[in-house]
Amino acid sequence: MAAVTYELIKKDSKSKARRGRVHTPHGSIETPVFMPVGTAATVKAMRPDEVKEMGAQIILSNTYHLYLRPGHEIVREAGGLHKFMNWDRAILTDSGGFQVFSLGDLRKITEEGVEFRSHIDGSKHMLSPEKSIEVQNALGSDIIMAFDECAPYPADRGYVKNSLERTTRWLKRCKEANKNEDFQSLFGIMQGGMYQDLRYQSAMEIVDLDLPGYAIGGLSVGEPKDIMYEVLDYCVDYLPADKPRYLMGVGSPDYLFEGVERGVDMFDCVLPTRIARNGTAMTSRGRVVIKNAAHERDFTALDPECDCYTCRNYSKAYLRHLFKSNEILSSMLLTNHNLHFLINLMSNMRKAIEEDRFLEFKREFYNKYGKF
Ligand SMILES: CC1(C)O[C@@H]2[C@@H](CO[C@@]3(CNc4nc5cc6c(=O)[nH]c(N)nc6cc5[nH]4)OC(C)(C)O[C@@H]23)O1
Repeated sequence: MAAVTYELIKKDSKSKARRGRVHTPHGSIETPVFMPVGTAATVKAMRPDEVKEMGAQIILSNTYHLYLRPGHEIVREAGGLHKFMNWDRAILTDSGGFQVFSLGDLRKITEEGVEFRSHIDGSKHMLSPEKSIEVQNALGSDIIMAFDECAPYPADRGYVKNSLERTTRWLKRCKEANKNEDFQSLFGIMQGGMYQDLRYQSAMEIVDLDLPGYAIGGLSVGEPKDIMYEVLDYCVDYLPADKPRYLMGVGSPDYLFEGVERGVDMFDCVLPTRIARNGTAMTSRGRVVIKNAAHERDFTALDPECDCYTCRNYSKAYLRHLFKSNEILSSMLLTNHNLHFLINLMSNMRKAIEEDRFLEFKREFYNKYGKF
Protein backbone atom coordinates (compact mmCIF):
# COMPACT_ATOMS: atom_id res chain seq x y z
CA MET A 1 0.00 0.00 0.00
CA ALA A 2 1.52 3.36 -1.00
CA ALA A 3 2.04 5.91 1.79
CA VAL A 4 -0.13 8.34 -0.20
CA THR A 5 -3.65 7.26 -1.19
CA TYR A 6 -6.65 9.06 -2.70
CA GLU A 7 -10.25 8.85 -1.48
CA LEU A 8 -13.02 10.19 -3.77
CA ILE A 9 -15.76 11.78 -1.65
CA LYS A 10 -18.10 13.39 -4.19
CA LYS A 11 -18.23 14.07 -7.90
CA ASP A 12 -19.98 17.21 -9.17
CA SER A 13 -23.03 16.25 -11.24
CA LYS A 14 -22.63 19.06 -13.79
CA SER A 15 -18.83 19.14 -14.31
CA LYS A 16 -15.69 17.04 -13.75
CA ALA A 17 -15.07 18.83 -10.43
CA ARG A 18 -14.50 16.39 -7.56
CA ARG A 19 -14.16 16.54 -3.81
CA GLY A 20 -11.62 14.14 -2.35
CA ARG A 21 -9.03 13.47 0.30
CA VAL A 22 -5.32 12.63 -0.07
CA HIS A 23 -3.94 10.61 2.84
CA THR A 24 -0.24 11.13 3.63
CA PRO A 25 2.10 10.16 6.52
CA HIS A 26 1.81 13.79 7.71
CA GLY A 27 -1.95 14.04 7.69
CA SER A 28 -4.86 14.10 5.25
CA ILE A 29 -5.38 16.79 2.62
CA GLU A 30 -8.89 17.89 1.68
CA THR A 31 -9.08 18.41 -2.09
CA PRO A 32 -9.25 20.42 -4.27
CA VAL A 33 -6.29 22.05 -2.51
CA PHE A 34 -3.94 24.98 -3.15
CA MET A 35 -0.39 24.36 -1.88
CA PRO A 36 1.55 27.45 -0.72
CA VAL A 37 5.08 27.46 -2.16
CA GLY A 38 7.97 27.35 0.34
CA THR A 39 10.83 27.15 -2.17
CA ALA A 40 13.86 27.49 0.15
CA ALA A 41 12.27 25.74 3.15
CA THR A 42 10.16 28.76 4.05
CA VAL A 43 6.90 30.22 2.78
CA LYS A 44 8.41 33.66 2.22
CA ALA A 45 7.45 36.30 4.86
CA MET A 46 5.34 33.78 6.79
CA ARG A 47 5.93 31.80 9.99
CA PRO A 48 4.84 28.13 9.82
CA ASP A 49 2.34 28.63 12.68
CA GLU A 50 0.61 31.38 10.65
CA VAL A 51 0.55 29.15 7.55
CA LYS A 52 -0.99 26.36 9.63
CA GLU A 53 -3.44 28.71 11.36
CA MET A 54 -4.86 29.88 8.02
CA GLY A 55 -5.59 26.25 7.12
CA ALA A 56 -2.74 25.24 4.80
CA GLN A 57 -2.63 21.43 4.77
CA ILE A 58 0.45 20.92 2.58
CA ILE A 59 3.27 23.13 1.31
CA LEU A 60 5.68 22.78 -1.58
CA SER A 61 9.46 23.03 -1.52
CA ASN A 62 12.15 22.68 -4.16
CA THR A 63 14.92 20.12 -4.72
CA TYR A 64 16.89 22.48 -7.00
CA HIS A 65 17.09 25.28 -4.40
CA LEU A 66 17.74 23.10 -1.32
CA TYR A 67 20.36 21.00 -3.14
CA LEU A 68 22.27 24.19 -3.96
CA ARG A 69 21.67 25.84 -0.56
CA PRO A 70 22.05 24.75 2.26
CA GLY A 71 22.67 21.31 0.62
CA HIS A 72 20.49 18.25 1.11
CA GLU A 73 22.99 16.57 3.45
CA ILE A 74 22.57 19.40 5.98
CA VAL A 75 18.78 19.01 5.84
CA ARG A 76 19.20 15.24 6.27
CA GLU A 77 21.42 15.80 9.33
CA ALA A 78 18.82 18.22 10.72
CA GLY A 79 16.35 15.32 10.67
CA GLY A 80 14.67 16.20 7.35
CA LEU A 81 12.69 19.13 6.02
CA HIS A 82 9.73 18.85 8.43
CA LYS A 83 12.09 19.20 11.42
CA PHE A 84 14.41 21.72 9.76
CA MET A 85 11.60 24.18 8.93
CA ASN A 86 9.29 23.26 11.83
CA TRP A 87 6.37 22.14 9.61
CA ASP A 88 4.59 18.97 10.80
CA ARG A 89 1.98 18.71 8.03
CA ALA A 90 2.51 17.35 4.52
CA ILE A 91 5.29 18.52 2.19
CA LEU A 92 5.59 18.00 -1.57
CA THR A 93 8.94 18.63 -3.24
CA ASP A 94 9.39 19.40 -6.91
CA SER A 95 12.20 17.45 -8.53
CA GLY A 96 14.46 20.20 -9.84
CA GLY A 97 13.86 19.35 -13.49
CA PHE A 98 11.78 22.41 -14.18
CA GLN A 99 13.76 24.78 -11.95
CA VAL A 100 17.00 23.94 -13.76
CA PHE A 101 15.31 25.13 -16.96
CA SER A 102 13.60 28.15 -15.48
CA LEU A 103 16.34 29.29 -13.10
CA GLY A 104 19.63 27.53 -13.62
CA ASP A 105 22.10 28.37 -16.36
CA LEU A 106 21.33 25.29 -18.38
CA ARG A 107 24.42 23.70 -19.88
CA LYS A 108 23.50 20.34 -21.41
CA ILE A 109 20.70 17.78 -21.40
CA THR A 110 21.81 14.17 -21.95
CA GLU A 111 20.24 10.76 -21.33
CA GLU A 112 22.12 10.80 -18.00
CA GLY A 113 20.58 14.04 -16.78
CA VAL A 114 21.08 17.80 -16.87
CA GLU A 115 24.31 19.75 -16.47
CA PHE A 116 23.85 23.33 -15.26
CA ARG A 117 25.51 26.20 -13.51
CA SER A 118 24.04 27.36 -10.19
CA HIS A 119 22.12 30.66 -10.37
CA ILE A 120 23.66 31.43 -6.96
CA ASP A 121 27.41 31.19 -7.59
CA GLY A 122 27.84 29.83 -11.11
CA SER A 123 29.28 26.51 -9.88
CA LYS A 124 28.79 23.50 -12.19
CA HIS A 125 26.34 20.76 -11.20
CA MET A 126 24.60 17.70 -12.59
CA LEU A 127 21.03 16.65 -11.72
CA SER A 128 19.90 13.20 -12.79
CA PRO A 129 16.84 11.10 -11.90
CA GLU A 130 18.93 9.26 -9.29
CA LYS A 131 20.39 12.48 -7.86
CA SER A 132 16.97 14.13 -7.65
CA ILE A 133 15.54 11.14 -5.77
CA GLU A 134 18.59 11.02 -3.46
CA VAL A 135 18.03 14.70 -2.61
CA GLN A 136 14.27 14.28 -2.09
CA ASN A 137 14.91 11.22 0.10
CA ALA A 138 17.28 13.34 2.20
CA LEU A 139 14.60 16.04 2.49
CA GLY A 140 12.04 13.48 3.63
CA SER A 141 9.04 15.07 1.87
CA ASP A 142 5.81 13.06 1.75
CA ILE A 143 5.26 13.47 -2.00
CA ILE A 144 8.27 13.53 -4.31
CA MET A 145 8.09 14.52 -7.96
CA ALA A 146 9.75 12.66 -10.81
CA PHE A 147 12.78 14.24 -12.50
CA ASP A 148 11.37 15.36 -15.84
CA GLU A 149 11.93 17.77 -18.66
CA CYS A 150 9.27 20.43 -19.01
CA ALA A 151 9.30 21.12 -22.75
CA PRO A 152 9.46 24.84 -23.50
CA TYR A 153 6.51 26.62 -25.13
CA PRO A 154 6.31 26.71 -28.06
CA ALA A 155 8.24 23.61 -29.08
CA ASP A 156 8.01 21.51 -32.25
CA ARG A 157 6.45 18.07 -32.25
CA GLY A 158 9.67 16.19 -32.80
CA TYR A 159 11.36 17.83 -29.84
CA VAL A 160 8.34 17.30 -27.58
CA LYS A 161 8.07 13.60 -28.55
CA ASN A 162 11.75 12.89 -27.89
CA SER A 163 11.58 14.86 -24.66
CA LEU A 164 8.52 13.03 -23.27
CA GLU A 165 10.05 9.64 -24.13
CA ARG A 166 13.23 10.57 -22.26
CA THR A 167 11.06 11.83 -19.35
CA THR A 168 9.40 8.38 -19.24
CA ARG A 169 12.82 6.66 -19.18
CA TRP A 170 13.84 9.06 -16.38
CA LEU A 171 10.63 8.22 -14.49
CA LYS A 172 11.49 4.50 -14.54
CA ARG A 173 14.91 5.38 -13.09
CA CYS A 174 13.23 7.54 -10.41
CA LYS A 175 10.92 4.67 -9.44
CA GLU A 176 13.90 2.30 -9.20
CA ALA A 177 15.89 4.82 -7.12
CA ASN A 178 12.95 5.34 -4.73
CA LYS A 179 11.99 1.68 -4.32
CA ASN A 180 13.30 1.30 -0.74
CA GLU A 181 11.47 4.37 0.56
CA ASP A 182 8.26 3.39 2.39
CA PHE A 183 7.06 6.85 3.42
CA GLN A 184 7.79 8.93 0.35
CA SER A 185 5.40 8.60 -2.58
CA LEU A 186 6.64 9.27 -6.10
CA PHE A 187 4.27 11.12 -8.46
CA GLY A 188 4.79 10.81 -12.21
CA ILE A 189 4.58 13.92 -14.40
CA MET A 190 2.79 13.94 -17.75
CA GLN A 191 4.46 15.88 -20.54
CA GLY A 192 3.67 16.09 -24.28
CA GLY A 193 3.45 19.84 -24.83
CA MET A 194 0.26 21.03 -26.53
CA TYR A 195 -0.05 17.91 -28.72
CA GLN A 196 -3.03 15.71 -27.81
CA ASP A 197 -1.56 12.48 -29.15
CA LEU A 198 1.74 13.09 -27.36
CA ARG A 199 -0.08 13.90 -24.12
CA TYR A 200 -1.92 10.58 -24.51
CA GLN A 201 1.35 8.73 -25.15
CA SER A 202 2.98 10.31 -22.09
CA ALA A 203 -0.04 9.53 -19.90
CA MET A 204 -0.18 5.87 -20.98
CA GLU A 205 3.55 5.43 -20.36
CA ILE A 206 3.52 6.94 -16.85
CA VAL A 207 0.22 5.38 -15.74
CA ASP A 208 1.67 2.01 -16.75
CA LEU A 209 4.10 2.40 -13.82
CA ASP A 210 1.16 2.40 -11.35
CA LEU A 211 2.31 5.31 -9.17
CA PRO A 212 0.38 6.81 -6.19
CA GLY A 213 -0.36 10.07 -8.04
CA TYR A 214 0.19 11.96 -11.28
CA ALA A 215 0.94 15.56 -12.21
CA ILE A 216 0.20 17.43 -15.41
CA GLY A 217 3.46 19.19 -16.24
CA GLY A 218 4.47 21.31 -19.19
CA LEU A 219 1.72 23.87 -18.60
CA SER A 220 1.67 27.37 -17.12
CA VAL A 221 4.80 28.00 -19.17
CA GLY A 222 3.58 31.06 -21.06
CA GLU A 223 0.94 29.40 -23.27
CA PRO A 224 -2.35 31.35 -23.81
CA LYS A 225 -5.16 30.54 -21.36
CA ASP A 226 -7.42 28.95 -23.95
CA ILE A 227 -4.66 26.56 -25.04
CA MET A 228 -4.04 25.51 -21.44
CA TYR A 229 -7.75 24.86 -20.90
CA GLU A 230 -8.00 22.93 -24.18
CA VAL A 231 -5.04 20.71 -23.18
CA LEU A 232 -6.50 20.26 -19.68
CA ASP A 233 -9.85 19.21 -21.18
CA TYR A 234 -8.34 15.94 -22.37
CA CYS A 235 -5.29 15.47 -20.10
CA VAL A 236 -7.30 14.86 -16.93
CA ASP A 237 -9.30 12.09 -18.65
CA TYR A 238 -6.04 10.26 -19.51
CA LEU A 239 -5.24 9.90 -15.79
CA PRO A 240 -6.79 7.30 -13.42
CA ALA A 241 -9.77 8.49 -11.36
CA ASP A 242 -8.54 6.74 -8.20
CA LYS A 243 -5.30 8.75 -7.91
CA PRO A 244 -4.65 12.44 -7.14
CA ARG A 245 -4.22 14.75 -10.16
CA TYR A 246 -1.83 17.68 -9.65
CA LEU A 247 -1.58 20.65 -12.05
CA MET A 248 1.87 22.20 -11.56
CA GLY A 249 2.44 25.94 -11.34
CA VAL A 250 -1.18 27.10 -11.18
CA GLY A 251 -2.36 29.64 -10.19
CA SER A 252 -4.63 32.59 -9.98
CA PRO A 253 -8.35 32.31 -9.07
CA ASP A 254 -9.57 31.86 -12.67
CA TYR A 255 -7.03 29.11 -13.41
CA LEU A 256 -7.99 27.39 -10.16
CA PHE A 257 -11.70 27.44 -11.01
CA GLU A 258 -11.07 26.16 -14.55
CA GLY A 259 -8.70 23.46 -13.26
CA VAL A 260 -11.11 22.26 -10.55
CA GLU A 261 -13.96 22.24 -13.08
CA ARG A 262 -11.86 19.90 -15.25
CA GLY A 263 -11.17 17.44 -12.40
CA VAL A 264 -7.80 18.63 -11.01
CA ASP A 265 -7.25 17.99 -7.27
CA MET A 266 -3.96 19.74 -6.38
CA PHE A 267 -2.40 23.07 -7.36
CA ASP A 268 0.67 25.12 -6.46
CA CYS A 269 1.90 28.53 -7.57
CA VAL A 270 4.29 31.26 -6.46
CA LEU A 271 1.76 33.89 -7.60
CA PRO A 272 0.03 34.80 -4.28
CA THR A 273 3.30 35.11 -2.35
CA ARG A 274 5.26 36.72 -5.20
CA ILE A 275 2.71 39.45 -6.03
CA ALA A 276 2.23 40.17 -2.30
CA ARG A 277 5.90 41.19 -2.06
CA ASN A 278 5.32 43.41 -5.08
CA GLY A 279 2.33 45.11 -3.38
CA THR A 280 -0.60 43.42 -5.13
CA ALA A 281 -3.46 41.76 -3.24
CA MET A 282 -6.03 39.27 -4.51
CA THR A 283 -9.47 40.27 -3.19
CA SER A 284 -13.10 39.24 -3.76
CA ARG A 285 -13.43 42.38 -5.91
CA GLY A 286 -10.38 41.65 -8.07
CA ARG A 287 -6.75 42.68 -7.64
CA VAL A 288 -5.78 45.69 -5.51
CA VAL A 289 -2.45 47.39 -6.33
CA ILE A 290 -1.79 48.89 -2.93
CA LYS A 291 0.64 51.63 -4.04
CA ASN A 292 -2.05 53.35 -6.14
CA ALA A 293 -2.83 56.87 -4.91
CA ALA A 294 -6.52 55.94 -4.70
CA HIS A 295 -5.71 54.06 -1.46
CA GLU A 296 -3.90 56.94 0.27
CA ARG A 297 -6.88 57.91 2.43
CA ASP A 298 -8.86 54.69 2.16
CA PHE A 299 -9.25 53.56 5.77
CA THR A 300 -11.31 50.48 4.91
CA ALA A 301 -10.05 46.89 4.87
CA LEU A 302 -8.32 45.39 1.83
CA ASP A 303 -11.24 43.02 1.24
CA PRO A 304 -14.66 43.59 2.88
CA GLU A 305 -15.41 39.86 2.67
CA CYS A 306 -12.14 38.64 4.22
CA ASP A 307 -11.64 37.77 7.91
CA CYS A 308 -7.85 37.31 7.80
CA TYR A 309 -5.56 39.00 10.35
CA THR A 310 -4.62 41.70 7.82
CA CYS A 311 -8.23 42.56 6.88
CA ARG A 312 -9.37 42.52 10.51
CA ASN A 313 -6.67 44.93 11.73
CA TYR A 314 -5.39 47.20 8.96
CA SER A 315 -6.60 49.65 6.32
CA LYS A 316 -5.55 50.04 2.68
CA ALA A 317 -4.02 53.41 3.67
CA TYR A 318 -1.77 51.77 6.24
CA LEU A 319 -0.82 48.91 3.87
CA ARG A 320 -0.01 51.48 1.15
CA HIS A 321 2.18 53.37 3.63
CA LEU A 322 4.05 50.19 4.56
CA PHE A 323 4.64 49.25 0.93
CA LYS A 324 5.78 52.76 -0.06
CA SER A 325 8.11 52.78 2.98
CA ASN A 326 9.51 49.41 1.92
CA GLU A 327 8.67 48.03 5.35
CA ILE A 328 9.11 44.28 5.97
CA LEU A 329 5.62 44.21 7.52
CA SER A 330 4.18 45.02 4.07
CA SER A 331 5.27 41.63 2.69
CA MET A 332 4.13 39.85 5.84
CA LEU A 333 0.61 41.31 5.87
CA LEU A 334 -0.04 41.09 2.10
CA THR A 335 1.33 37.53 1.90
CA ASN A 336 -0.81 36.52 4.85
CA HIS A 337 -3.90 37.93 3.12
CA ASN A 338 -3.18 36.46 -0.35
CA LEU A 339 -2.58 32.95 0.98
CA HIS A 340 -5.62 33.18 3.24
CA PHE A 341 -7.66 34.34 0.22
CA LEU A 342 -6.67 31.34 -1.94
CA ILE A 343 -6.92 28.78 0.86
CA ASN A 344 -10.36 30.15 1.74
CA LEU A 345 -11.37 30.10 -1.94
CA MET A 346 -10.46 26.39 -2.18
CA SER A 347 -12.39 25.67 1.02
CA ASN A 348 -15.46 27.35 -0.51
CA MET A 349 -14.98 25.37 -3.73
CA ARG A 350 -14.90 22.13 -1.71
CA LYS A 351 -18.14 23.12 0.04
CA ALA A 352 -19.75 24.06 -3.29
CA ILE A 353 -18.88 20.63 -4.75
CA GLU A 354 -20.27 18.91 -1.64
CA GLU A 355 -23.52 20.86 -2.12
CA ASP A 356 -23.56 20.23 -5.91
CA ARG A 357 -23.46 23.96 -6.72
CA PHE A 358 -19.87 24.35 -7.99
CA LEU A 359 -20.77 26.05 -11.30
CA GLU A 360 -23.13 28.46 -9.51
CA PHE A 361 -20.37 29.32 -7.04
CA LYS A 362 -17.94 29.90 -9.93
CA ARG A 363 -20.43 32.26 -11.63
CA GLU A 364 -21.02 34.21 -8.39
CA PHE A 365 -17.27 34.59 -7.90
CA TYR A 366 -16.62 35.71 -11.49
CA ASN A 367 -19.42 38.31 -11.30
CA LYS A 368 -17.90 39.90 -8.18
CA TYR A 369 -14.23 39.47 -9.11
CA GLY A 370 -14.65 41.29 -12.40
CA LYS A 371 -12.06 40.98 -15.15
CA PHE A 372 -9.29 38.45 -14.67
C1 LIG B 1 2.00 31.57 -13.13
C2 LIG B 1 3.28 32.19 -12.64
C3 LIG B 1 3.12 33.42 -11.77
O1 LIG B 1 4.00 31.23 -11.92
C4 LIG B 1 5.34 31.54 -12.14
C5 LIG B 1 5.41 32.17 -13.51
C6 LIG B 1 5.83 31.23 -14.59
O2 LIG B 1 5.25 29.98 -14.32
C7 LIG B 1 5.76 29.34 -13.17
C8 LIG B 1 4.72 28.36 -12.77
N1 LIG B 1 4.50 27.38 -13.84
C9 LIG B 1 4.98 26.14 -13.75
N2 LIG B 1 4.85 25.22 -14.73
C10 LIG B 1 5.48 24.12 -14.32
C11 LIG B 1 5.73 22.89 -14.96
C12 LIG B 1 6.50 21.91 -14.29
C13 LIG B 1 6.84 20.67 -14.94
O3 LIG B 1 6.47 20.37 -16.09
N3 LIG B 1 7.63 19.78 -14.25
C14 LIG B 1 8.06 20.05 -12.98
N4 LIG B 1 8.84 19.14 -12.35
N5 LIG B 1 7.74 21.20 -12.33
C15 LIG B 1 6.97 22.15 -12.98
C16 LIG B 1 6.71 23.38 -12.34
C17 LIG B 1 5.98 24.37 -13.01
N6 LIG B 1 5.63 25.65 -12.67
O4 LIG B 1 7.00 28.69 -13.41
C18 LIG B 1 8.03 29.42 -12.75
C19 LIG B 1 8.98 29.90 -13.82
C20 LIG B 1 8.65 28.62 -11.62
O5 LIG B 1 7.44 30.54 -12.15
C21 LIG B 1 6.10 30.27 -12.06
O6 LIG B 1 4.06 32.56 -13.79
